[in-house]
Amino acid sequence: MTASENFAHLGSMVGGFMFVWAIFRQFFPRQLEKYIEKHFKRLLRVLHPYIQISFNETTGERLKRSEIYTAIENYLSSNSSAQAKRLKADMVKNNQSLVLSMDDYEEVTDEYNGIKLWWTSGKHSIEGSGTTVENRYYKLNFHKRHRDLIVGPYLQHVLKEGKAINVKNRQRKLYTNNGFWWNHVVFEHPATFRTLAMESEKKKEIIDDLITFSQSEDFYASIGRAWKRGYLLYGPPGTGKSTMIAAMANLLHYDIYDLELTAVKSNRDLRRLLIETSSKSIIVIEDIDCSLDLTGQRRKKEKRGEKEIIKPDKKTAEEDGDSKACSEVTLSGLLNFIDGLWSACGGERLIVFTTNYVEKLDPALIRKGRMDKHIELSFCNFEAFKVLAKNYLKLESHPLFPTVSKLLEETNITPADVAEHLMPKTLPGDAETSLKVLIQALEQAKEEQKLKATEEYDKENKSPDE
Ligand SMILES: Nc1ncnc2c1ncn2[C@@H]1O[C@H](COP(=O)(O)OP(=O)(O)OP(=O)(O)O)[C@@H](O)[C@H]1O
Ligand SMILES: [Mg+2]
Repeated sequence: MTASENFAHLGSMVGGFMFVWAIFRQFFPRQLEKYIEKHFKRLLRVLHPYIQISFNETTGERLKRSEIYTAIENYLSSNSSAQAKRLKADMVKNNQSLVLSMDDYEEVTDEYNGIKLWWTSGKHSIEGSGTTVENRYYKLNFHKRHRDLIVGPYLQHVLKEGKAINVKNRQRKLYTNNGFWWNHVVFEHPATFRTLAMESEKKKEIIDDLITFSQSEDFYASIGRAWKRGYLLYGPPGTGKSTMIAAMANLLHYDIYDLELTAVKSNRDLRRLLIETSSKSIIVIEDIDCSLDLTGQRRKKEKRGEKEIIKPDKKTAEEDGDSKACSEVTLSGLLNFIDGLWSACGGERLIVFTTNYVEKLDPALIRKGRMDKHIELSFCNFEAFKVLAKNYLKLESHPLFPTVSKLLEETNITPADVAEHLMPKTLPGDAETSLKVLIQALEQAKEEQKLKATEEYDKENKSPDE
């Protein structure tokens, strides 16, 4: 007999007692009736010391799917696939992966702090919106002595774990703004930190930072800070800034909001867009130095001795014939968005700015607390090359590696350029040919850089007469 059958058996016994008592109680004097009832309840508690909580699939008049039911379904999925004999299979992530959950009238056990609990599933019919619909439910049974622990911490644990599984299983989205509306497409970038060409120590530091952030909800609450973190990624074009953002989103299972600031007309629109972003997301502003004339606006104001920037010098910008001038988003608007809005809404969010020219940015924008972590992505060194060689050529080592290593020390070449040279020109690719092509490109780049340096040196050291 399963635990649920035991509970049902005890339940029907109790029901029988209640029925008999309802008939006989009228024949007893009032005092005696009270006495019997008190002891009868005590007996019931001894006979059936279990508590049952039901969680229905749909709730309310509109029969909306209950969030807690979904969380429990997710939470029980791993237990179910190991214990239940009858399972239901469902497709998630755009029909790309399979999730198993227990079928109706199945039972699984769970353990929490050494306490055993029983989850059962079932269904019944309910009336709603003029029709009869089938409503599934989960029932949780546990000993009454654990009531506080189960109703409090255990159920919170189930909810949290269930929601985390849901986040992992969901189809993630890449949002882009069209004016002040977000449009989205499915986000399926394959970049991961494993395939990102970068020194392993630096990579580990970033991964640890991200994971610590994602697990620090309670810490942020305890120190009274909004649960957000700012990253500034800077470096020359083609060094992997955008690729790293995709790897971050894949690591944490976050959505991406790619905010095109030049398409935002005003600070008010910016606010509206940001309020619409959901938690567990990365808000990205690429090429922040080009997005708006933020630095220029500030300098102009500063020259006039004003402390705060309230509006951009629109006229001057228009005179410049700059299309960006149509946007009235100001540096202060942007700073308010980073500080103000995020302090108001609790969700888990990263904001990432990228730039090719970190020195152009206003220090106020990138100070700690706004952009907490500054990450430089630089030219390809040998360690980064080894990651690319493994990705593209499936090579851990090769007799040509020392030549590549020496040339990389003498030449500035981006990982994007290295990757392009390692790309097989025919299929199946030949690793040695790719390495030779890369060496040739490195030698050529070295010569060009040497020539340029000589020219610059000559220009700087020209005598005034010349
Ligand atoms: N560090 C890297 N690791 C792996 N691949 C890289 C790396 N850097 C560049 N690449 C490759 O080069 C391409 C361009 O890189 P990416 O778009 O990330 O550069 P970026 O730094 O964002 O450039 P930009 O400043 O022009 O936006 C990527 O699609 C990727 O294939
Ligand atoms: Mg980029």
